[in-house]
Amino acid sequence: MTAAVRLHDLTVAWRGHPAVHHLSGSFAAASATAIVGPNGAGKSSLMAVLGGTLRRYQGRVERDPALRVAYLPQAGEIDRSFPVRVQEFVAMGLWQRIGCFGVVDAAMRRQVHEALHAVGLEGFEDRPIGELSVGQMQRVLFARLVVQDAALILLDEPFNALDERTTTDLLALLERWKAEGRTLIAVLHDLEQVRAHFEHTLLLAREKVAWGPTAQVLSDEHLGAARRMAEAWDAHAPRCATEATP
Ligand SMILES: Nc1ncnc2c1ncn2[C@@H]1O[C@H](COP(=O)(O)OP(=O)(O)OP(=O)(O)O)[C@@H](O)[C@H]1O
Repeated sequence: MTAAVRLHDLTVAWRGHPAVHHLSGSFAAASATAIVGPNGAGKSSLMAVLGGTLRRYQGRVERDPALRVAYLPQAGEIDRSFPVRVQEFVAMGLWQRIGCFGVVDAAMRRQVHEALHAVGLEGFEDRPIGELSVGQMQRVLFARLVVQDAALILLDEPFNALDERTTTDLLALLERWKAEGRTLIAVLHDLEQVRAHFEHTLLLAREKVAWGPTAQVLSDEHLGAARRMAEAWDAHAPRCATEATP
């Protein structure tokens, strides 16, 4: 297996308490991995490390520095209050090509238009993002991922609070990315979605419970172990030398 990202003894700690503890393993290239686990299991902390927004950790994250990465954090972390229209927001995914003069040429505008078409939002180009529904905004965020054209795509709870139609449409896009050979890593809570769309799963409960083929990882035994670890950890979590700062 070729690895897109390898973790070597990764520990992320907040106020001395580990959120991710001594995690080692590999995310296979050109494959889809789901990260699942109870609330507070460290899933978002791990994603922030993979996405490069959380840089204080112990251990090593190994990946090709040239690998283009796109990271979609949880919806709650995205500020929608600034006055920007949908097409400008999606064009931000092109920032590496736009450069410091901020020039969006005709080819880029076409790319933005095609991305909005791919997520079912044609005609929304001039709408301010602050006026969109939660589902429309998530489609816009996926359109921005489309134009980013990344080899590694990180999604933190991408289908949270979305209706079935929106989820189905965005899952179709995810399938397209898989067919294009991109590496996907997504935090999910819906185990049926995981079984249907992700061949690999990392089950996390601060520590790794299991990591491998989805059908093997999502056994009753492993899910029970993750629940028990989650119930036990707060009172007994050992202090850890590393402190995370975003
Ligand atoms: N910015 C922060 N400051 C302090 N502690 C944090 C911060 N972010 C996360 N934590 C702590 O780290 C632990 C793991 O949180 P994290 O958000 O990574 O878990 P999660 O598995 O994504 O949870 P959920 O499913 O609820 O989103 C929790 O105990 C949380 O309180």
